[in-house]
Amino acid sequence: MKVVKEVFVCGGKLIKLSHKSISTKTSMNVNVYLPKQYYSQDLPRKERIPTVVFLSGLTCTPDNASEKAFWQFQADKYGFAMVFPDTSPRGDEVASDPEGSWDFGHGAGFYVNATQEPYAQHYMMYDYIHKELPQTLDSHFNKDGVAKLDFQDNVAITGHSMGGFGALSGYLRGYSEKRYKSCSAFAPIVNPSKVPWGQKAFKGYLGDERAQWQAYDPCSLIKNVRRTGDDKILIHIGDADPFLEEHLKPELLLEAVKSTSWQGHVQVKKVHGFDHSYYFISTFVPEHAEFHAKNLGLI
Ligand SMILES: CCCC(=O)Oc1ccc([N+](=O)[O-])cc1
Repeated sequence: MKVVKEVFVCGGKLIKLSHKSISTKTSMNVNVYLPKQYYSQDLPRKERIPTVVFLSGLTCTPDNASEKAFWQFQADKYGFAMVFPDTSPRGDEVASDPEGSWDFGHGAGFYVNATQEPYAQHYMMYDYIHKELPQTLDSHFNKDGVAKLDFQDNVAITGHSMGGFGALSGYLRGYSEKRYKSCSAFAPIVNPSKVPWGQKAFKGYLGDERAQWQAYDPCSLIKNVRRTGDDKILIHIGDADPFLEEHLKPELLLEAVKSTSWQGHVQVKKVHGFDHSYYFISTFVPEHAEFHAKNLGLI
């Protein structure tokens, strides 16, 4: 891992990194915010700082959320680190949308492992996000026997739009092994198999076989995952979001959880007047931060 830049922000630092990924066979960029507690002498030696992973939406790089979501204030308030990964592999050697559209290919990896060529060469975003990246960050930051940051055990996941889908999908797929302690989403695509952008991505990355799609689709996964403990999922969505009716359809998730162990434990908060932008995300980040801080045992 190479540190590209360190930026002072709030009481901590945003570390911009790049590294060679085994999963994507490309160089990947990732931003990590280390909160003020990381730099404090008072941190009890045995307690590691938990992390919240934010998966961004279509077209985004690690910088969009780092600059516009205002997570850093909340990370300092509760004492968690933030991880902002990229949304796809990139580079001249990485196939993208044949028509050059922004909803597939570069910046639109949909956080799945592609099985279809030419995408299967590089678009292994599920393995990258949920397996390789946490291990790589752990090795980089927790050197010399001093483990101050927890990238693998006490971790929450959230995301926006395509990234909200990625968060829900990763949380539910890893649920039996308690991969993530907490999950939330901002304007997520909840049922990609049923909406145009999801269908385009799944067809391109996973092929025509619908059974492969179900293995990533939150509305299918949640029916087969038995909820335990006090787990809840928190979702915000703006009623002025231009993608609401065609691509997001949060009512499909509420329909899917009916008569399951999740009924009443998936909270979809439709908020008046908000659109799909980072103005919307940053407004509700404090509520999501508090939700994750509780689930990570910070409050
Ligand atoms: C259904 C929407 C899929 C998606 O990820 O859309 C996005 C559109 C715009 C942005 N953005 O401007 O950051 C992000 C996601």
